Amino acid sequence: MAFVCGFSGATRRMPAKIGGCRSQKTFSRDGRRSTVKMTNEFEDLAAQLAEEMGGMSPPPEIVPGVNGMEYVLMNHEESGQSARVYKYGATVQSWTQNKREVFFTSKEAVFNGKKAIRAGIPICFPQFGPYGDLPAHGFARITEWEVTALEVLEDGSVYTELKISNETESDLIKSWSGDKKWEAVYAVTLNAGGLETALRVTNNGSEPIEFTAALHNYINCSNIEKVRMYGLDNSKYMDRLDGDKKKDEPDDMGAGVAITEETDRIYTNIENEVVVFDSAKLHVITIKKTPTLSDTTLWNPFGSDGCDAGWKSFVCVEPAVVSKPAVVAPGETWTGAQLFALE
Ligand SMILES: O=P(O)(O)OC[C@H]1O[C@@H](O)[C@H](O)[C@@H](O)[C@@H]1O
Repeated sequence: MAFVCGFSGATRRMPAKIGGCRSQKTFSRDGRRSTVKMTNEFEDLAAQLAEEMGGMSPPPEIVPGVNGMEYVLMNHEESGQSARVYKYGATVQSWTQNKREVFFTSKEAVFNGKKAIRAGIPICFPQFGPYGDLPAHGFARITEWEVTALEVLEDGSVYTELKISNETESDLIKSWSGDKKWEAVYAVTLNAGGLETALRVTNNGSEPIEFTAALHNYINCSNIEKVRMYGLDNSKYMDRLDGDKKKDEPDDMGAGVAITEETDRIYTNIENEVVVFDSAKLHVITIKKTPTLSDTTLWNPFGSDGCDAGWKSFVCVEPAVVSKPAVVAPGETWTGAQLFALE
């Protein structure tokens, strides 16, 4: 059965063997599957062919990263994009387009398989922030995910899929799951439009499952003072620094929302895309999202006590489902996806 990606609509094909093994790949040819033993000669020929065809992307591969922690390396040749997805937390740590990095990696980031990696896109699931009994932001970002697909799709998109479920070895998962049967799949795609990440939560049990979640994007910026967010005005937000009081974000008259002090907000019912404009880097970063992620959080600690020393260099803009938790009925799948484009 062909699987259709969230935004791109591309179908899956050409699965490559999981596990970083380069010696054997499966290709779909004339509708048939054949397993080919990859020799060096074959690889050379394939590389030459790809070059002649104008940059066909290689399948993603698993490689060792910081402290030997494994990540998936993805390259989309035509558009000059590259991404790194750590298996720990399914954390998209880096995304570059023509060598321009979009995400922040903290100098204080810890790569030890115990603490969330403060970089890129940690996943907050099944709990955003402190709203529940789990540690802040839940267990997804502090769990080793299983890689379940490394593929080049029919339309040339480069695709990685990772999974956790109620069966994943983890005390936190065991305690949250109880009798719940569920799986969470995270799909990361690079295509001509940019980077897409989609969290899909399937309820395989007999009772509804409720959760909150966010894609905790750490966006790299030249200096927080040079950054403006567009698409958040004329809306309401919960001010997390003022007892979650509901407040109005007025019309910004085209000036965008600036960060001039410690800011921690959950904008509710943001339907449109949010644009982050960095006037020093001249980066225009557009984040589109599915309506299932109806909230958008905006966070910068602005030098507050104990915060990351690199606070001037990031802003967090996070598509989220928090103000009204998601509920997934038995047998159903909930999908929350975002699409990043860099201009
Ligand atoms: O756990 P991290 O990566 O340091 O992020 C913490 C922050 O995450 C943000 O999403 C929250 O809005 C903040 O309240 C919180 O402080």
